[in-house]
Amino acid sequence: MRNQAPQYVLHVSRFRHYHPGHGPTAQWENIPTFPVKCPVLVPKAHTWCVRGGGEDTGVGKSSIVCRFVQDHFDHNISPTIGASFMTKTVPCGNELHKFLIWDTAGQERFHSLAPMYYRGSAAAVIVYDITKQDSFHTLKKWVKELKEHGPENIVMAIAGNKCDLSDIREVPLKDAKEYAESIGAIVVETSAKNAINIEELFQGISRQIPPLDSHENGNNGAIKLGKPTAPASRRCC
Ligand SMILES: Nc1nc2c(ncn2[C@@H]2O[C@H](COP(=O)(O)OP(=O)(O)OP(=O)(O)O)[C@@H](O)[C@H]2O)c(=O)[nH]1
Repeated sequence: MRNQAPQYVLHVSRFRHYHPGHGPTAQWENIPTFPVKCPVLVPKAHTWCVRGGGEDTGVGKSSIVCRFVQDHFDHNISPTIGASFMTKTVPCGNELHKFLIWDTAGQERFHSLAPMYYRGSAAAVIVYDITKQDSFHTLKKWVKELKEHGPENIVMAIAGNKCDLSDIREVPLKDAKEYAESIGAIVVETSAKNAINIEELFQGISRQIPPLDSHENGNNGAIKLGKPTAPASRRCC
């Protein structure tokens, strides 16, 4: 039986580290090397990879993360099992923003795990495939779930991925924009394959997430570690 079209969600937390008076390059070495709020790092030995059967194509969540974090695209990327975790720190004005990204599996059998990941998240990227109308319908179900069960002020961003295939598009950009406006979400069409609008997507999120409280950021650059918020399961990228 074919699984429901994968559709879901990259959960984004962010660590903000202030170094006023220094340029981004000078600040780079001061980046904390461990995550805050999601300090569950998966030992490599627990990583496992599964080759996709070719039937369940995916909307491109993992590909978006791989493009953002590693500037890499893999045509033969494997379906996500459970969730995978990656981080990336980017300069943003006078600050460094560290993204802690949970990439959750789109397959229906992993649906029940999703709350563990979005509960502690500052933002969610909900991905659909512009060539698959079904994936846009499924996206709306995820928005509903996030509104009902997600954090109160979670920033939502909608990514219409595979815009390099716009000649076979099924979802007009206008529909996505109207829907995003109705729920107050960011919307952008992306191509992980051709590196279109991936940086812009995460920059947009970064601008919308409110500053952390000073006590969350620690004093004098000290870092407060949070409790683990999600189980550890990961696949190769
Ligand atoms: N043409 C095109 N193909 C893409 C793009 N992004 C991803 N793909 C392809 O779409 C397929 C699925 O990509 P994934 O990144 O694994 O999708 P996913 O949503 O993470 O899938 P699950 O892990 O099963 O939830 C792969 O064959 C990718 O190569 C894109 O921007 N353009």
